[in-house]
Formats: sequence, C-alpha cells, structure tokens
Amino acid sequence: MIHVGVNGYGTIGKRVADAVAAQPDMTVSGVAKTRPNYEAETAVRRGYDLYAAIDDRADAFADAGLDVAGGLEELIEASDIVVDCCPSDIGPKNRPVYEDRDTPAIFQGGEGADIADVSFNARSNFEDARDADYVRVVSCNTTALSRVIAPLEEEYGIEKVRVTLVRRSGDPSETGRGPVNDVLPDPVSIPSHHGPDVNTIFPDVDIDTLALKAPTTLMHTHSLNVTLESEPDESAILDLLADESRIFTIPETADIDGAGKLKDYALDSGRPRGDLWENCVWAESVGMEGPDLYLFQNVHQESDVIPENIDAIRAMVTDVDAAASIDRTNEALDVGLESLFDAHDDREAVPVDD
Ligand SMILES: NC(=O)C1=CN([C@@H]2O[C@H](COP(=O)(O)OP(=O)(O)OC[C@H]3O[C@@H](n4cnc5c(N)ncnc54)[C@H](OP(=O)(O)O)[C@@H]3O)[C@@H](O)[C@H]2O)C=CC1
Ligand SMILES: O=C(OP(=O)(O)O)[C@H](O)COP(=O)(O)O
Repeated sequence: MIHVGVNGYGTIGKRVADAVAAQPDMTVSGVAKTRPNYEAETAVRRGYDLYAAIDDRADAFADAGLDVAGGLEELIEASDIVVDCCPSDIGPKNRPVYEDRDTPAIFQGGEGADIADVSFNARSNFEDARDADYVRVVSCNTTALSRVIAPLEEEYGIEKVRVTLVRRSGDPSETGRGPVNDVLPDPVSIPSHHGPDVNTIFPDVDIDTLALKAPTTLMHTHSLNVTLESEPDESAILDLLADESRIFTIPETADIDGAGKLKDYALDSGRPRGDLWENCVWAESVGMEGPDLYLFQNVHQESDVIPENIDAIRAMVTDVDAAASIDRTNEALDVGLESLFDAHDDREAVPVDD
C-alpha cells in the first residue's frame, strides 16, 4: 500500500485525495491545510487525517473543533510520497522540506518546469518519471493537448500544431477572479506558456499557442489545427481519438453544445463533483483539409490532471508499467466516459416540425 500525503487541499488537492482513496494500491496518509475552513471540515468528514501545513496555525484548528494529527513534517513522515497541490508560489518553498526528509513529491502545472526533474503526462512519457524523486504533472491545458498530440504523432507524424485556448477565468469557487465583462488576450503576445509546456513533454513537436481569458468558470475551450505528415480522413481520426481512454468524443446526437451541457451530462452521469477527467472533443468539429486537422475540445480544468497525478505516483514508486497503471486508475475512478450513442453518428437530426 502506497501512503500518499496531500499538501494543499484546494481544487486539485481534494480531488487528488479522493482519487488516491479510490485506488486499490494507495491510501491517503493525510491532507495539509493552513486554516480550518469548510474544506478542512469536509476533509475530516471524508475520513482524512488533517495536518496543519503551517505549524503555528495548529491551535486555530483546535479552536475550531477540528483535531489535527500533526504538522507538515509529521505528514511527510507518514507518507511514502507527497502530492503538492499548493498554490504555485508555494511549491519551490516546499521542495527543500521534502528533500530534507528524503520523500519524493509531485508538483502541479502552475509551477515552472524547473521545480522537478520530469514533466509528466501518463499517455505520453510515463517511463520518464520512473523512479524520479520530483515530478511535475503539467497543467490542465497542457495535459489535454498532450493527450491529443500523443496518438496523432504516433499514428501520422506531426508537422505543426497551432492552438488557440479560450481559458476559463477562474474556478467556480474562485469568486474574486475575472474578467467579469471582457475577453482578454492572456498573454497578449505569443506564445502562451502552453506551447513551451507541451515541449517539456514532446521536445520535438513544433507548436504555437495563443491564449485568451473569458468570463466563464466551467471549462477551457481549445481550437486546434494540427498539420499532419499524412492525410487521413475524418473517420480515421475519430477512430483514433475514440480509442483513447482519456478522450471523450461527443456524439452529435447528444446535443451537447458547450460546457454547461457537458457539466450537466457529467452530473447526470453520476460523476463526483461533476468532474470530467477526459478531454471532450466534439465529433462534428473533427475536420480535415488536406493534411490539416481541425477540432474543438473542452477541458475540465479542475479534474483532467487528477488521473495523471495517480499515474505519476505509480511511475515514481512502483514498477507498474504505463498501460497497467492507466487501466488501474481508469477502472478505480471510472474514467472513460462512453456515450451509448455512436460517436460517428451521422444520422440526420429529426426536424422538430415532423
Ligand atoms: N484549478 C485548476 O484549474 C488547476 C490548477 N492546477 C495547479 O494546481 C496547483 C493548485 O491549484 P488549485 O488547487 O487550483 O489551487 P487552490 O487555491 O484551489 O488550492 C490550493 C490550496 O492550498 C492551500 N495552501 C495555501 N498555502 C498553503 C501552504 N503553504 N501549505 C499548504 N497548503 C496551502 C490553500 O488552502 P488553505 O490555505 O485554506 O489551506 C489553497 O486552497 C497550482 O499549481 C495550479 O496551477 C493545475 C491544473 C488545473
Ligand atoms: O493549469 C491551469 O491552466 P493553464 O494550463 O492555462 O495553466 C489551470 O486552469 C489553472 O489556471 P489558473 O492559473 O488560471 O488558475
């Protein structure tokens, strides 16, 4: 049993903890919080041992009626590996704390690539993290891009990738974020960090990325153009994507037009927190013009990196291989949303008047 500590229990940390708890070969050794808010209370209700991330705040938890099992050092000691899910400016301060205790750690995509020895995406470079002490799971957008690039590169070869990312402005709980009435180029000059970040996984892929921020909270939207080294037809691309367990091709018949219905579908399907661990690619958007592939995909920023963190743990501290780890993670979480509709459905919609 791998004992996994989670330091930073926010959007990503709470999901990582639940995903660890769902694995047959892992257990949550505890979660660290800086303060006793609603997330700390629900962590205790979920049965996780709570640790004070900052030692001199321990009394605040006791005052609020929450027992803590210790401070960060005790959490690290109770853990075979720590998943650091702190805000991005905290990771560099935490790494020496893990190093002092000879404990491997995983950092998140808000950190610079230099925080870790390896940047990680399970589908693309699982073995690079084998036995590494410090690994960074790339950001939600970079994860989603890597999941599409990997099969395309393997099957057809890639000449050039161009992506425009319309990023959600903040997560639903981030009430202070914006813009609230604008769409901002962010950054205004190219490239956004996503292209160089993809190159930490695929050093040889030629990619340009532009990003904007829009006043939505639910999901990111990507518009992709990939120039391939051959000219497959659309149905071959759809078959390729449909075979990827962490890509959901949205069938036309589902009548899902955006993030609102996607999240509704996830909730109706019984997904915890309405999470969508898979890239969501509109089947109708997949188009070929000569060697140029076009598609739209949506990315649930709060959850797509979660299965990747689980696989990174196995790459670092077990000898389980990529395929077995991905299968085990998918099975434990039920990753692999499959519609009963045929993703290739090309039936004409029934006109409302008939
Ligand atoms: N949200 C997203 O869409 C995604 C985020 N990421 C990356 O994941 C990382 C975490 O992001 P996210 O979960 O969104 O951030 P959140 O702000 O939601 O969660 C981080 C939590 O860490 C806690 N924290 C703050 N300081 C410390 C500290 N010193 N020690 C321990 N805990 C601390 C805070 O909770 P408290 O102070 O109450 O304990 C905070 O809620 C970042 O690198 C981010 O870029 C990656 C993919 C997607
Ligand atoms: O990793 C994310 O996005 P990114 O891939 O654009 O960096 C998350 O959505 C967090 O982004 P944020 O920095 O806007 O909170």
